[in-house]
Amino acid sequence: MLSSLILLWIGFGLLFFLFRTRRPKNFPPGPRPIPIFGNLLQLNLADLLNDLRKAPHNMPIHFISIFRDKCKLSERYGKVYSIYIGRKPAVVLNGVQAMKEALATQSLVFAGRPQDLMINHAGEFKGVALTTGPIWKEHRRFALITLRNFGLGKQSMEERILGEISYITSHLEKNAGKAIDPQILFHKAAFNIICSVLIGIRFKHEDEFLKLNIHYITESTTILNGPWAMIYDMLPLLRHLPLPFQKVFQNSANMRKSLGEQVSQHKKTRVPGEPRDLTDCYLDEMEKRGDDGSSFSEKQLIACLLDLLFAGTDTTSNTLLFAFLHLMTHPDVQERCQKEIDEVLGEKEQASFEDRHMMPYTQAMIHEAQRVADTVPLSAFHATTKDTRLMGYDIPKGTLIIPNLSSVLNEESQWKFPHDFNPSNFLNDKGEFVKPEAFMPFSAGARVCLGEGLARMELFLILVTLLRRFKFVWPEDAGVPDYTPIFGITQGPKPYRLGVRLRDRASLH
Ligand code: HEM
Repeated sequence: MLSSLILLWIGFGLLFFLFRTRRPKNFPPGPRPIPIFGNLLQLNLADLLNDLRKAPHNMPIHFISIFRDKCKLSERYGKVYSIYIGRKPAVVLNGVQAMKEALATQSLVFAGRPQDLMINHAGEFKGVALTTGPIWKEHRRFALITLRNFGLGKQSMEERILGEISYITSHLEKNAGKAIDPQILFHKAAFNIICSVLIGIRFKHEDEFLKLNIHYITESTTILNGPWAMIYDMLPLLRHLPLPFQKVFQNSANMRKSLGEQVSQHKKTRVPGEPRDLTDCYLDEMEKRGDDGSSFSEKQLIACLLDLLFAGTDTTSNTLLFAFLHLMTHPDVQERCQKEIDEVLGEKEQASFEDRHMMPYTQAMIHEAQRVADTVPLSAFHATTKDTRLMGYDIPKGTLIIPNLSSVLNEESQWKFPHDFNPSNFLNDKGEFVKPEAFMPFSAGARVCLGEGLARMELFLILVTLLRRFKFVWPEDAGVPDYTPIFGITQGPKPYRLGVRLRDRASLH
């Protein structure tokens, strides 16, 4: 009996020895990892129990919450520290200085992407958001130029956004005096705007295709945040089993199929040189390049469309959801924006993006909403493209990098009111709009959000148009507002109801 126990202990000891993880020399410090799991269990335990206790039964336990700096690791180990995800070392960047030194000063060195996570497999190593090297560079450049040039097309980006806003407005008008669920409304609007830019189509809000695709996006994001993705990443042997993570692959395949049909349709109806949308632009570009060995292909086009749909839906709509939550519960801020909007727009029928320059307070409110929304708290994970040095530490090529954007948006030394919703964070003494360098909701450097321009235009036009027409009130029976986000790759507020009132017409002019 004793000898079997001793043998068992020796066995365990050997296993620990074989699977132990050691930080490379002069690597950023961090908590001691345990074999196989790394730091996942240590870091996650408090959150996991908390989540289990608090979350409704259908809410996933978010994998991503592991990395939130609840354990105050940056206080113990500094602004650049490391943790182990299983056997994989990852460097976490905290605060504006580390973020700038890595993502801006060494932009291309920190612009890689990890290549062996579930999200990469779901993306089939194509598209723009998860690729690296020439494929990424060529497609990022193409997408940036095309999105920028939409102002020159037949229907400008602004017209597309204003078109979609008219549907939100009419929905709110029908529901004036009531409290509605804004969640799906903003998701549909954001999805439609991006669809109109990519494939020239807007869907009716009742359309089954629209609903199904939003379901695919939210379900996949939830699984990618959850414990199943963690299991997929840590235990490759299980990857082919029929476990819940297979849903992500099915959803992507379904979306790829319907986007493929859209591309075929475009090929039949397009007039070369007269693009209606990004898909037409891509097909023109493919024709122009011919067989020059570039990475442009139909499969790549579909992957890019998928990336842009995923990246452009949840992010914008979750930011809007946070903005309206804060506007309802800060009526003074709402009224001050409305006063400014009324004065600047006067008799003008519609707002235009140019008007922002005359609306410092509203601009400050929108930026503050983005700051507190903290929509993509840990950005997308990066990887180093060569051996490098950061703040005195050596970081080898291929290291997983986690930019903790949340730490910058809430950094106490950078903001006048780091813990409140207060537009003064973006106003100087003269009441002018200023953007502090710690404003990084779109990340920074070579990988900075590709849709930043579109997102900023959407946020401005939607918020200004709706604030001009409606007053938003916190429903009397809604209890105390809860600003705690639901963690995720993109995070949003807990479900709430939006009280809608038509503004007094006399105050409109
Ligand atoms: C408020 C809305 C948005 C926020 C807060 C946001 C934020 C971000 C962040 C933090 C990243 C990761 C950057 C990095 O890797 O460091 C990102 C990447 C990206 N975003 Fe956005 N985003 C928003 C809207 C959009 C929209 C509307 C689009 C679509 C046009 C879009 C397309 C992308 C793409 C394609 C990438 C990957 C870029 C690359 O890897 O080179 N985003 N975004």
